[in-house]
Amino acid sequence: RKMQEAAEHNMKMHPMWQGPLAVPGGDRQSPIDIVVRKSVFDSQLKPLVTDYDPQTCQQIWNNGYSFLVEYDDTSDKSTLKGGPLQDKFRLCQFHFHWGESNAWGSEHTLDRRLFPAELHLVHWNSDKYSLFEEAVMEDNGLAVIGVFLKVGKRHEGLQKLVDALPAIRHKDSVVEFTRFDPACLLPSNTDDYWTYHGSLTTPPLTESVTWIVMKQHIEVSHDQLAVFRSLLFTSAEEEVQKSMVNNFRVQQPLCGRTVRSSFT
Ligand SMILES: CC#CCNS(=O)(=O)c1cc(S(N)(=O)=O)ccc1C(=O)O
Ligand SMILES: [Zn+2]
Repeated sequence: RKMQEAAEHNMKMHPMWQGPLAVPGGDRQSPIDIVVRKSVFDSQLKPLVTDYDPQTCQQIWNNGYSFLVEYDDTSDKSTLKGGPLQDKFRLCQFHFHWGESNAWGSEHTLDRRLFPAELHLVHWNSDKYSLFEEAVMEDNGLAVIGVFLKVGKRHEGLQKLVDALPAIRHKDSVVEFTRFDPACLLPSNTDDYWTYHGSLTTPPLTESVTWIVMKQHIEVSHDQLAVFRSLLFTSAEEEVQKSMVNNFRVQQPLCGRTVRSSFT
């Protein structure tokens, strides 16, 4: 009930979350609940091939919904291919979604199970398009890897990112952030995943995403997640400061889509 109230509160409070509950006529919206026993094994699905160059990491900023770590995507230096994908995709940013408590926060769910947070690595199809802005409008334009976070042992690789967050507490703050290898945030097993065709979970909610949701989660410590919650939705000038928490969209109807699995 508390999660529902938190999500409803967000609908009211933040323009972003007041965005359409579902895009009118949208029949492939995200996130969704992944009903594990209804996912269909597809032996044609290949292992993911990520090739990330930490030198392409540029900055970290608070965009008023989440914090984004942005990469130089002007050449094919940090790429994703394989898995369900026919083309090569360029990493442009990664970000997270989380709750005010460890009881909820993820966007996707597994058999309705909520996780405290979810990582999204956003890539665009550089074989077919020359800019992110073009790709984001096309149905094979984007590929987003989703990784569930659980609270447990401290994630050593994440700490460099956590240490940068106090500098971007307020909306629209940005700091230089370099030499961060996003591969350190992937689980050890990236061969097992679910994949389905969906959308961005934030405006413009365009139905251009091939979602690749990892079966294996990563662990972060309670204290690391608490620093996420110290961020603010609001800019420094605003008199009322609002904690950046519960920045997730509620699950959307499957509308007959099939979720495929790369594993049995
Ligand atoms: C035009 C346009 C756009 C959306 N940008 S994004 O794809 O990087 C993105 C994607 C997602 S998600 N949750 O769909 O991966 C969330 C947030 C963002 C963002 O810019 O803030
Ligand atoms: Zn996201």
